[in-house]
Amino acid sequence: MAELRFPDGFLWGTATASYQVEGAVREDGRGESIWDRFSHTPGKTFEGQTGDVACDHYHRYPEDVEHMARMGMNAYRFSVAWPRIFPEGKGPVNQKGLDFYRRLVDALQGRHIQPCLTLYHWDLPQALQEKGGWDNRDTGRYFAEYAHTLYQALGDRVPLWITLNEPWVAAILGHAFGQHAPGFGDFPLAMRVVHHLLLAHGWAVEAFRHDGPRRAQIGITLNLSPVEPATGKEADGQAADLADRFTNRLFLDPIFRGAYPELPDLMRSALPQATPEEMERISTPVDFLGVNYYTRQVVEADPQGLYGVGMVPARGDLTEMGWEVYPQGLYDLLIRVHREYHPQAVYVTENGAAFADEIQDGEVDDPRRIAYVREHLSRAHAAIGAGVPLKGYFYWSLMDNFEWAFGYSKRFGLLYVVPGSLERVWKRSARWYAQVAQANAVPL
Ligand SMILES: OC[C@H]1NNC[C@@H](O)[C@@H]1O
Ligand SMILES: [Ca+2]
Repeated sequence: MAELRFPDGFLWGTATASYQVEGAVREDGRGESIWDRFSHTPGKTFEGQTGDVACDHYHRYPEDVEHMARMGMNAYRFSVAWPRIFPEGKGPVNQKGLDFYRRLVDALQGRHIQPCLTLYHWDLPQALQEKGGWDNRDTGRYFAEYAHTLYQALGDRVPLWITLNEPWVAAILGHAFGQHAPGFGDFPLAMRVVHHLLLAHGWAVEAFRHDGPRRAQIGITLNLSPVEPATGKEADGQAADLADRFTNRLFLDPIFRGAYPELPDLMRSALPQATPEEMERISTPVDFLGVNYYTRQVVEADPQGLYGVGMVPARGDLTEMGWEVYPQGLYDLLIRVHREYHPQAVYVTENGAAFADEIQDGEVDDPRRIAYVREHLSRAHAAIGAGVPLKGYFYWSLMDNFEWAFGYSKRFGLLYVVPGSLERVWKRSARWYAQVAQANAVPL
């Protein structure tokens, strides 16, 4: 039977994030996060849904790890909730919070599943937000201390560390568009947050280099998407170039080249004046790049659009998020990042799709998700063949969970989570993905 074999040692995993799956928001000394505050603010999330209970992963993690083991996973990407470790963002460590992640890592190791730990997946302690949040550079210093605390506590048992998840989303959706916590609509603020998040990343990497775990590796996860012009018109090409600078290169260039890309004056002037020393910190070398890929962007010149850029509505095969299913974009993106930024290693730290999954007689048949993953894995395989040092793939997500402002209305999981009981039910895609992981090959 035809199949695409992946390199020996390739990581097959799934990804989650603390606020989206854990619940137990008041348990064992956890402090409030900006997402607790945001989701409890009327009108911010679908039907006012919150992460108060979520998937109750805080208590059900042994069962969830068991599901991963049965799926033949050899890796699992999760995030640590900063407010569990430092309820006020800094100060005395909350040992009970740390103990939860020690238990989780122990359970993973017990089943030979490599932990991939994300330090920040958007749940900033509310106490720090009250001191300015990411608009205050001190927050980045506290982040580096938080990171250092985790290096000490878990460093010898966690091989892969990620500083930030999708800093573009945290900065822009959270501070310019207001769709995410903390919910500001202030573009200059958002650009200051871009710079302060990058500084936080650099400081955390330096702390890792100074006295972090020796054998482990550290990187950052960026949401990246190829940007294509709607037509061959010069104006559309310029719009695509600008959109690429504002979404992809805004982070890729500082991290891998030590300098921001050229930006339009208004955008550029909103960025703090970065000193060469700061750009050195930001571009402290990383061991790998995490790529979160979902879809491509198609743009056109639009005088009404932000900076004259208009997003062309996606057409064709769409997911429940309205995102175009476009597997070729994963290949194009991996090749571009490899050729232009030369990361030592790359992981697809998120790729997945929400579809209108229905449970019937305890079964969830999700052929579109199987097709989605098969097509994207075939492009990942082609990228490896073209020389991209791709070392692993984490499907988003292990299970249906809190999809931010969409609440629980969007199901990305390989495991269906039954509302109320929170019972996990394998979708057909879970069984398909298990075969891929166990064979280290994609059947065609
Ligand atoms: O929208 C799906 C995912 N995208 N990346 C960040 C995750 O937190 C989201 O659930
Ligand atoms: Ca440098």
